[in-house]
Amino acid sequence: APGAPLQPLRLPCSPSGSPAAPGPPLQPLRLPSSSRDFHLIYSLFKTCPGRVLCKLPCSGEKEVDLAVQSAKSAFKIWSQMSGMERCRVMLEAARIIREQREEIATMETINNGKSIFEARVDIDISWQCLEYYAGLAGSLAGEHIQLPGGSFGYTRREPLGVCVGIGAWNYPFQIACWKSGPALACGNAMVFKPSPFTPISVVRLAEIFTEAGVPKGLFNVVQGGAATGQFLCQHPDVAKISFTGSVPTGMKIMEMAAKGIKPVTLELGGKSPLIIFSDADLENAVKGALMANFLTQGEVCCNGTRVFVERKILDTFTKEVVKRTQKIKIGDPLLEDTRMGALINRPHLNRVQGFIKQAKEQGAEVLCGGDLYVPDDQKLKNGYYMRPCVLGNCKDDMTCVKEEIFGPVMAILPFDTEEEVVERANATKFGLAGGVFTRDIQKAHRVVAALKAGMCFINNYNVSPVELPFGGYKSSGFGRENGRAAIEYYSQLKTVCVEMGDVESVF
Ligand SMILES: NC(=O)C1=CN([C@@H]2O[C@H](COP(=O)(O)OP(=O)(O)OC[C@H]3O[C@@H](n4cnc5c(N)ncnc54)[C@H](O)[C@@H]3O)[C@@H](O)[C@H]2O)C=CC1
Ligand SMILES: C[N+](C)(C)CCCC(=O)O
Repeated sequence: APGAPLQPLRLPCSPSGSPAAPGPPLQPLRLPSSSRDFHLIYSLFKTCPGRVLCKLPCSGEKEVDLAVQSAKSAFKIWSQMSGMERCRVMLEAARIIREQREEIATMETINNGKSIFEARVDIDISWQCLEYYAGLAGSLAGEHIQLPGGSFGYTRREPLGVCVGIGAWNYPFQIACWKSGPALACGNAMVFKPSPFTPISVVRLAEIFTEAGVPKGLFNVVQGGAATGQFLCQHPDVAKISFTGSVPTGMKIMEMAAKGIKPVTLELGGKSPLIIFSDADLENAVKGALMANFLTQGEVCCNGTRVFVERKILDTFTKEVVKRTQKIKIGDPLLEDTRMGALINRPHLNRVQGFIKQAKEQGAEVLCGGDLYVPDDQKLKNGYYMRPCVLGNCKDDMTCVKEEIFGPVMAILPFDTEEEVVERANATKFGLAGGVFTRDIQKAHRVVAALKAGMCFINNYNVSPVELPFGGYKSSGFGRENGRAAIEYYSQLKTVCVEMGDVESVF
């Protein structure tokens, strides 16, 4: 009922995989697997945001095994199809997503809390990803290598088998497409586990793949937290793990993969630098800084949260950034003009607020935001909203500058020279992204070449064309998603050596 205390999405097991506190008995599985169910969930959300949308039992060892076995059967069929045949099915999946963009974006907004405006962009990136890899599927090829005496060798690019995808909660649908796109194009099957905080939209993706014509079981979804993830990673029939999430979990995944000699892709956290030189186009630099910090309530791994500003323009830049940040429309994410929705859950909101409190204690100045936002709409008053925050007077050794906050908190740091800023920008355990704003093209390329980060932007930030590889250096992980590069991580190379003469034996 309106006004009742809001609850986070309740799942029968906690995100860490430990059993849930005793509560009402679990409901039978009620996945939002058809449009009809979807509308039911939607209407619940509209009247009571923050309330339970559905209850999903965690997949245990048995369900994980069933999912892997069914993916294995589908793999036999899919991997034997030609690239062009796979291309057609994937194009159909992309077409369905494009056609149902509005419905899926709405579902994603409900799933995650991000604005519908942004969710639409996520869905566009998702179908573009499938379309891109559909295109590549038909052109996957090996090499032909001439050897002496007419002998020759050739290489075949072969799929790995059943791949596992484990996703974070910030881009649920998009992460699933970034993983399944290249995986399926290469002829693999995939079992995907979304974050227990955002379990819904990936189920729709599985339905779409089926509607598009993939063999049944080729893309399976299992639900749950750490325990379910572990069953997946330790399953002997799983050939590869692609993980998006935090550094501590990434380490555990790598350990499990090591025990089974399984390749892994790790897309982990970041604390990326954005460098604004005084010769930059100020209007674009300010827009870039906002793009680098406030998409999806700041819950973006590659955000440029350390904004280094050349001292000459510090005041002008800061004033403008603060002015624009204060204008960001926060509130009901389903409203057309909302640009910042709700954070993922109460504990995360508290954590973000904790970082801001600590920043103040350590001497940073809150230039705007950082407090809770209470929408006028009574039904939303207990939602997990906060005002986007800009911190001034920051120093490199402050916690807010060193640790990933994963919320709408920008730290502004002045600098004086190029050499100094490059050194400070690289002084982090992370290396996911980095950006530079300047009109000097030599300086722009020199600085990005010196940045120890996998994804660098010049005069923009957080755009994500699917054609470009994405992934981290250092503790931000390894392996790449998007672009041709991802093919390397979802296929293996077989070399065939062909003798055209006689065997010259040494014996
Ligand atoms: N580099 C990238 O592309 C991205 C990185 N991230 C990072 O993810 C973090 C936030 O996402 P969270 O969902 O909170 O991360 P998380 O690491 O807590 O969870 C990620 C996924 O791993 C699963 N998981 C947890 N413990 C596991 C275990 N022991 N074995 C197998 N699976 C397990 C979770 O259920 C979830 O599906 C941030 O640090 C952020 O930087 C988020 C999005 C993109
Ligand atoms: C789409 N983009 C570039 C804003 C973010 C993608 C990485 C992530 O999943 O956090």
